[in-house]
Amino acid sequence: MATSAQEQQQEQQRVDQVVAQVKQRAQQTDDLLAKAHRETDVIQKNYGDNNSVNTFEVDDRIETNAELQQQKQMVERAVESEAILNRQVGVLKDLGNSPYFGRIDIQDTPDDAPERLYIGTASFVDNDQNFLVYDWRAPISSVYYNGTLGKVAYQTPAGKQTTELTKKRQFQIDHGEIKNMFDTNETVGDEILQSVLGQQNDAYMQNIVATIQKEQNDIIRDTYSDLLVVQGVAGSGKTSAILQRIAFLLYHSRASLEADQMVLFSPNRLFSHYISEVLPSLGERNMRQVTLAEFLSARFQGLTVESLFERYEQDRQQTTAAPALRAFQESADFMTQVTAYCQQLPADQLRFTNIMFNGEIFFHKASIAKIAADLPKAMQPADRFLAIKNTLIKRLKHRISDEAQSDWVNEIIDQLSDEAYHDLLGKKRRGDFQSLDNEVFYIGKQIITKRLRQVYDAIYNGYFLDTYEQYNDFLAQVKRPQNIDPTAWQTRMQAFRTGIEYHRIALIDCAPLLLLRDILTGSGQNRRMQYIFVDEMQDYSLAQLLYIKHAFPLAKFTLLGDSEQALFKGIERPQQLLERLRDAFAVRRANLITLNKSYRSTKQITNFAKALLPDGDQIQAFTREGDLPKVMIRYGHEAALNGLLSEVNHQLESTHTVAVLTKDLAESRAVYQFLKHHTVATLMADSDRTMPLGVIVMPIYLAKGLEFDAVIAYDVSATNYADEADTGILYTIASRAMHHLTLLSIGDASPLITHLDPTLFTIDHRVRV
Ligand SMILES: Nc1ncnc2c1ncn2[C@@H]1O[C@H](COP(=O)(O)OP(=O)(O)OP(=O)(O)O)[C@@H](O)[C@H]1O
Repeated sequence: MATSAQEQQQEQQRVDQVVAQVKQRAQQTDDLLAKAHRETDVIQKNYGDNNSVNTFEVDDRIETNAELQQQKQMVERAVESEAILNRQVGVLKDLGNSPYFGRIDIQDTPDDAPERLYIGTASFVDNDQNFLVYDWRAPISSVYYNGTLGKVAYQTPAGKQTTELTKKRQFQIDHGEIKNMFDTNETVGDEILQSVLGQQNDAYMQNIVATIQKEQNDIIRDTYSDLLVVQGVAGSGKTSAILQRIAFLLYHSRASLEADQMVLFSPNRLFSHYISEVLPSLGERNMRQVTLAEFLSARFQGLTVESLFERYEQDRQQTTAAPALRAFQESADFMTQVTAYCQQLPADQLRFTNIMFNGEIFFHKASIAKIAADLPKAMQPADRFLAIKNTLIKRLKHRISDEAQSDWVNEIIDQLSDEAYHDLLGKKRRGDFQSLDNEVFYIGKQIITKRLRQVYDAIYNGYFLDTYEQYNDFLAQVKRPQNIDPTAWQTRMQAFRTGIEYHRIALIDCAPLLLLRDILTGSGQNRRMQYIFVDEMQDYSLAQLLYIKHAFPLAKFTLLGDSEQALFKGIERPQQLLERLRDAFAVRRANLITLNKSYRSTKQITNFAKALLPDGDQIQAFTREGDLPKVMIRYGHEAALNGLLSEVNHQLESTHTVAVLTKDLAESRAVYQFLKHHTVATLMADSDRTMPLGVIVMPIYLAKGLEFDAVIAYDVSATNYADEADTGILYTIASRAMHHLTLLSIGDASPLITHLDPTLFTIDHRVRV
């Protein structure tokens, strides 16, 4: 509802007053920052000077070390306080530009005076401690997002409160000026959202705090669930919701939660870059981000881990992929079998390997097996492993003591320089020993310990267990479902062994193998992480999700995805998915939220994309108008590529980035080879972290989670998209477009498109000549 000119004038006056105060505070903070910066410089310079003191004399060095530690801590503290001030300056700068976006008028009881609260990206308190702006995450601010006028409730640390909401007003303020102002009874009215969505560009994702929708708000403010599952259609704000949720949780649990105790599993590195500005724009530090490939590679050092994309490419070439086999290995049952196998594995079936030193056996696997066999049978696997480790370390120490007195060691000691001798003494002083023999013995042990460091590390890291052989044993005894025949299973096992020989591991083996290794060795779990977020969860197998759960046992999980965008597997109903996950995760407090409204694309693009899906009816388009998607049909490759070029040029007239999305890498390469001779084009790779301007070409799996002003889907022909199996891919491509969507077909278009209602798109058809 529009507001009167007089009201707007009054509101503008208030904006002016607040902005003036914010600017004054910004100036003070700037001064503080400059002062802090000078201090950091002095401390750092001091540290540098001390760091280069003469450390020739050993005693000096010890003192210098302690002093340096202290100096280092001072530097760290100074840098940290400077960083805090820096963040404050950033926040105040943003508030100076746009101090708030919402206002709510509330009245707790008829006898109370009505209150007028303004809501912005951060709180601002004047010198008399009056809140001129409330942080969007404050308990009372939830009323802005959740409530329609009338009686409303909100959660506070002290429990549920109620109040009467008498007015809800939205603002768009830029450079301290109100551009738009509406009163609304809706959650957050469409007018402002229209305007925000119309302006979006695609270089970085923006924060959405001014226009969070009710269901999104439920995701953001859920502090109750151990497992929160979000099924949201393409462009419904799942990723946005995660990021604002992280900002909310950081605010909510300020004292007990740090940004680095949250991990977001993101679909690719480009995506990580794309979302990297959202949290800083809210004055928060970014959480950790990792792709599944990075997470697994870090845990399989020395092996090349197959990536999801490699597997996708491979699957597309092999028509003989064995879905039953995959379904089995990716299931919760498979992981349960791993756990059961490890729990009951008798000591004599543990697969040990020799510990080597300089090409010779240092500890023989038979002697390690003997240690294991002598331990009590009822020991838990991890305890047993620890006991073996401790025994080996004890034996290593014996060997070190024995060796320390040998002649060759004594000869080395005789030839040591004074400095080398002092180095080996470390913190000990000469007078600390009862006799010279004792001192020499000590030095001898130090020499051997250094030499045998590699053996110690091998024991410490548990390398004496051959986890690959063990996993192979597990595979050999696993209970398979009826539909997997023994030959297929033998071939699969052989593929695993050959992979290991060549230092490669297939994605399908990663989660179960890691679980097996972690259980048997009692390692691999991180108890510091409090929240794990998995975006695009439809591309994860249940086995992978369960392993991630195992790796972060104390974390709460938020899993977000869209089963319609599954590039790798079939579609699953949300409720069914939740039940499956709840059972597998064994959590008490699970919650499912579904998002059906799509904000990314124009109404025309969303309507086209949803029509591709057999059950797309539930998807609602946001009312933002644009052109109908265009299907370009060209016969022959040359005509198609020329058509592509003219379309690219046409789109570039009105936008900075045009994405040409293909089904796989081979197509992307071919398109790029052509385009690069005619325009500024970039072929995106798995390793890319930033997105250039101009034309970018990439296979769809690299564009997961991203969005572009203009998208051209390359070759949507009947040959390339023959049947329903490709629906998810086509839908994902179409739903990346915000404003313009073109679908180029070489030859007749796919039946997935020709079966659609013809009013949903236009056709540009050049007939065969
Ligand atoms: N409440 C909102 N206010 C403003 N913009 C919004 C809102 N919700 C979503 N958007 C915008 O819609 C677009 C899609 O959001 P987002 O990428 O979070 O969706 P998604 O569900 O993760 O999509 P996908 O599954 O297709 O990758 C983004 O540009 C986002 O900024």
